[in-house]
Amino acid sequence: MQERSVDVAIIGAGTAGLNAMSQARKAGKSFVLINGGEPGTTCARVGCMPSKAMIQVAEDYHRRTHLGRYGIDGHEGLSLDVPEALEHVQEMRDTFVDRVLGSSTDDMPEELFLQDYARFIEPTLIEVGEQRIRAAAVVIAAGSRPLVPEPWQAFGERLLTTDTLFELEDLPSSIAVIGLGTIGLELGQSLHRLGVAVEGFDQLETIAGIRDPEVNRAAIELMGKEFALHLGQAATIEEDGDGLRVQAGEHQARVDAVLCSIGRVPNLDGLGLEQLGVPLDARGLPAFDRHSMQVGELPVFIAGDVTAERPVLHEAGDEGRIAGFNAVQAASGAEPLRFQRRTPLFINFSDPNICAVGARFDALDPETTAIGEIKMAPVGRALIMGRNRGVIRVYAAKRTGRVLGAELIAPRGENLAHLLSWSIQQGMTVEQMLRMPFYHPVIEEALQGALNDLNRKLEVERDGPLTELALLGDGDSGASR
Ligand SMILES: Cc1cc2nc3c(=O)[nH]c(=O)nc-3n(C[C@H](O)[C@H](O)[C@H](O)COP(=O)(O)OP(=O)(O)OC[C@H]3O[C@@H](n4cnc5c(N)ncnc54)[C@H](O)[C@@H]3O)c2cc1C
Ligand SMILES: NC(=O)c1ccc[n+]([C@@H]2O[C@H](COP(=O)([O-])OP(=O)(O)OC[C@H]3O[C@@H](n4cnc5c(N)ncnc54)[C@H](O)[C@@H]3O)[C@@H](O)[C@H]2O)c1
Repeated sequence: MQERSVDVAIIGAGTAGLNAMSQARKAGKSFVLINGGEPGTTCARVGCMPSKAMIQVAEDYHRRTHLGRYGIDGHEGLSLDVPEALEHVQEMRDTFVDRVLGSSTDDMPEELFLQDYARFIEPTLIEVGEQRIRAAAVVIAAGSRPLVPEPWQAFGERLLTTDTLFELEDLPSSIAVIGLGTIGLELGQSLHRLGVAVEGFDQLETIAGIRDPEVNRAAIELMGKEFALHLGQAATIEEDGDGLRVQAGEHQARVDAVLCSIGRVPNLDGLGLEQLGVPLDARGLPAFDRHSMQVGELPVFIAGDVTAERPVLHEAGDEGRIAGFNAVQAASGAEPLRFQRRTPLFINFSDPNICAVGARFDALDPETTAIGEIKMAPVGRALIMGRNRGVIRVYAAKRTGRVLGAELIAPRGENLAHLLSWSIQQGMTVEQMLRMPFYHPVIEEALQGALNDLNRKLEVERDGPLTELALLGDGDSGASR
């Protein structure tokens, strides 16, 4: 068997792996990129981008249901050509995949880009097809895939996942969405808005991974107005003629197809991680340092969805950069460096958006935490937009006023969540946030309302007579303010 040596071997050409590769390339190290499965990244091929393209079409079409209120005639006559809409989603996806490939692997020589599955023989020896790669350092960035219980695989094409949904030329008339986490909620709502009869199922009493009970209540109420949600019972599937019968507790539904969105499994099997010689947890994952991405003391680094820690794109990118940088360090005989991580930020692109930022509700100490809240109903701009639904909840340390986290369901929540995460990462207090400019009338005034409510509940020493405005200091001309 042929064996060759490189400085860095990267397993997986997704977002994490490509970012790791950039680090090796920048440092002038020799490397190989190894990718089993389709290249083009999960995000562009079957993840973020096609799902957001589908959500956009669904949201635009759904908007017709509001138009009558403004006296816009003819909205009842609007119709959707589903095959054409799906073709558009596929075209968008192809554009994003081409962009990724064009800027990464398209022009890579065959000896640098190996298109096959990799397997560890030793911590620094990898087998790929008929060859072995001896690497001074290795990055594992093998991603994840949809979880489908084995018995459900027998349902064939009627059992859809995000790997197959965006390939369809037409949509089924009815569908059961099993699993109402991020994927199930985003796509369940979109499919409903595209005209499919949708029933949603989750074994939990929460949806979209929400932890704050008030936000969960609002989300269930809002989403439940669009399609039926059956919560609190695991769903099972049986054959029913040409269709499928889904059962959860007492409820049964006969549907043409099922979207299985019950989570994703890290691609750990087949990697031969037992050859690393370090303990593996129940999932088969070795312990690693989330600031250096190093596995134990080995010259092996791990990044992206394969860790299942923060399975979102910008974190996969960061982890790939850290792992790649430290693989270069290890290959140069230097110690790995530890990097700060960003404030956690999760956005579910359902309408309204559901977002979580910073510390989660279930990790808060009720004794020392204050919670500010605003319901979207009276918020001026939201009312004008016809989207005054939802609730924002912001958490802060009672005695210091430092903002800790937030959870919300709100229109343009994606933007509010960014403001919050940037402020939390800056270590800002409620008062400091309230001293930032808020224009009128904007959705950000809802956040201002939640912060005002929170401010009233704090036990902090007040810095000046006006919450919203700091006093001018000695020698401060105020010219820049
Ligand atoms: C439907 C959906 C929607 C999403 N929407 C969003 C969103 O809106 N925003 C967001 O931030 N995130 C979103 N995500 C999550 C985001 O797509 C992922 O966090 C990100 O793509 C993970 O990148 P990665 O590099 O870890 O994995 P991947 O891109 O999956 O790359 C891993 C690669 O490794 C390969 N591989 C596996 N095993 C081996 C092996 N043994 N040898 C060699 N190669 C191997 C795989 O084939 C794959 O090509 C979404 C995900 C899905 C599924
Ligand atoms: N907007 C985004 O950032 C975005 C969008 C899509 C996906 N993603 C990423 O993809 C990952 C995977 O998403 P996901 O939605 O597949 O997983 P998830 O873990 O978020 O949700 C899975 C849900 O399925 C439920 N479930 C499991 N088995 C069940 C059964 N038999 N019957 C009923 N319910 C069952 C679980 O209770 C859970 O609520 C997410 O963690 C997320 O990071 C992100």
